[in-house]
Amino acid sequence: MAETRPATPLLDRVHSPSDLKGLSDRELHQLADELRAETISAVSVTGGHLGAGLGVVELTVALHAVFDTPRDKLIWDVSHQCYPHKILTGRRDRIRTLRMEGGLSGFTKRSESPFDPFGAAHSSTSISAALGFAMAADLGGDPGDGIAVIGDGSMSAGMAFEAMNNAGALKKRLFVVLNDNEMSIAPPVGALSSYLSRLYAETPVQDLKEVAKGFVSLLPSALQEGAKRAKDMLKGMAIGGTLFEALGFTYIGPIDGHDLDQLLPILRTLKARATGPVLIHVLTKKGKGYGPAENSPDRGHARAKFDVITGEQKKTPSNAPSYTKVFAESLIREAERDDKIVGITAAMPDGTGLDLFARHFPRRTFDVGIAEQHAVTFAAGLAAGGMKPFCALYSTFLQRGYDQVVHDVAIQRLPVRFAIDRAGLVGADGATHAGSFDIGFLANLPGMVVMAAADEAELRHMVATAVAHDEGPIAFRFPRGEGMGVELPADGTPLQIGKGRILREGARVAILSFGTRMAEVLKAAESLSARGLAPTVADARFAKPLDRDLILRLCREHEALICVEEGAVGGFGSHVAQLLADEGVFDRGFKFRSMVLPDTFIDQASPEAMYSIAGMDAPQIEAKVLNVLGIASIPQRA
Ligand SMILES: Cc1ncc(C[n+]2csc(CCOP(=O)(O)OP(=O)(O)O)c2C)c(N)n1
Ligand SMILES: CC(=O)[C@@H](O)[C@H](O)COP(=O)(O)O
Ligand SMILES: [Mg+2]
Repeated sequence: MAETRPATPLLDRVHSPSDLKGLSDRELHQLADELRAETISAVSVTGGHLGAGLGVVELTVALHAVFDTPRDKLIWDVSHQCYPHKILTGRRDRIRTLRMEGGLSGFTKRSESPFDPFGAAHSSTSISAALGFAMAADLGGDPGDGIAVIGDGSMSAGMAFEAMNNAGALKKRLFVVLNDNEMSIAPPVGALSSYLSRLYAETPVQDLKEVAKGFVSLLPSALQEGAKRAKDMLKGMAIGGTLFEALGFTYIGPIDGHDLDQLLPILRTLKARATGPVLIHVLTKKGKGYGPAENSPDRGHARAKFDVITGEQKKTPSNAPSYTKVFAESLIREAERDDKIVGITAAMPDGTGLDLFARHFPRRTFDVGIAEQHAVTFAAGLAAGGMKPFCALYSTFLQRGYDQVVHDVAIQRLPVRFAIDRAGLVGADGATHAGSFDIGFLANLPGMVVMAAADEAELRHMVATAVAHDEGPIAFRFPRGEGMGVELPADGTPLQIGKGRILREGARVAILSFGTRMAEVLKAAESLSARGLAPTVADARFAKPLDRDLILRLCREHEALICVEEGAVGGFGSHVAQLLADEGVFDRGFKFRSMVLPDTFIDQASPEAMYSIAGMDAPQIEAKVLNVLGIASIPQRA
């Protein structure tokens, strides 16, 4: 069905936030309605993060109408809610390319627009960055205010509190808008969430007269009526926020974040008057104004392309279960036999499959909120206490917990099991979410076992291997998306630690794959075999410890060895190269190549396109085989 574009007469006149300055408050209301309709329409054709953006439409209009962006630095935390902001900041003409190859990023990005002063996609960085901008302005750098917009889920992470602690001490003018929609991706968890709920459920704890005092006279006469309303409201509203005040912030709120009649005068007042750090607590609804989003359990957090009228998503049917599901089901089976197994997620129960685990074992599932560092050390504590913790994290978010992996897990040789989802290139989320580095940053740790599944059956065995491995930490990685459709064993069988396997015996060249590039390796091998050059194909299974016997045998029996992995340089291939160097294999002129992700951040595209860009699809593996053997080309056999 062809997309029907909403009528947006006012939005059509807005090409930059400066165009908002000439609009009346009444027109800003209309603009917000049109912006919401345009956001829904755009995401219906691109897919992407819908609910968060719909929840901040009025806030986006108000912030751009009141502040002087891009001079003032508006920083969206995570930035999955930035689509309305992109529409207002000169990118409307490309909004229907969101998250596509060559199109707009789904997140804020410095290289995309001066209105994106700071890139984001991982949570809870906005207050630190805004404070940095504020201090830079104070020290003679770029002038302008620092404004962070951060969600209630992201506010619970340690970094947000580290930043507030610092901001409160520096006492510089800084605006933090806490966008409280009582949602993370899943319903929010933790004591901070309960605290925020109490803030607007309980009686006022402090009066805002000081903030309200005198601000009417500061505003241009045309705005004074709205300002008077805000003053009355400020005096009467429930206010509190002792936690934020203890951290040195002036707390304003809670405010209805969909009511421009409140937002505009309060922001105008604060812009005119604030001298130190201010926290503006706004209440919003994720998915606001679009029924199918508002009424769905995740409030429309992320959507495939959809029909605007019905909200029905246009998903391509899957042929195989996702790796995530196979992981979750494998862990459930293991946990039925072993009551020491527990699962930990950092605010991603659905994404990691731990929502399924939780249905079977609610007391053995822990959603710790957006707190990857804590998740790792919490798992270390559980392991030290005799449990078998499976810390299920996306590769990219595990980066947050690296010191904890080293200091709390590896050095103490604690048997924490890391289930690393979204390993390798992930597609539409782009470079910020690529799981490129975990092989490198885990395999260099003494005592760490690092596995990668070649297919979903292997993943099942690796879960069993991790359950059985009590001697120290162990990690297994698997990608986003569906498996290869191979037959799944009912139960996993523990693998022998540090042992790979040969899948195809061939000659001259051996390809040693680590992870799910195996499918492309096998395609390349098939094609080469059809032309009379059958390579040996082996599955390394382990990057740490390496299967030395297998690797050295492959070197003895072939002219060349090619390693393939879905990770950056410094990972599996580098460890193999180190082994070959140490063993003197290169001294006798042995040919070796390592196919890794290129030394660049790859922008969003489909995962297949990203791997082609990375030079890691079947034709490029084939070409590498010919190249290493010094063969220009071989014809197809008749
Ligand atoms: C460090 C990190 N961990 C996990 C995520 C995945 N993630 C993206 S958005 C989100 C929920 C954020 O909730 P909130 O800040 O309240 O924003 P909302 O979606 O409700 O607007 C999570 C967990 C992330 N982006 N960064
Ligand atoms: C913004 C964010 O970090 C998440 O919403 C992420 O986009 C989820 O990715 P998956 O779709 O792979 O679960
Ligand atoms: Mg939220």
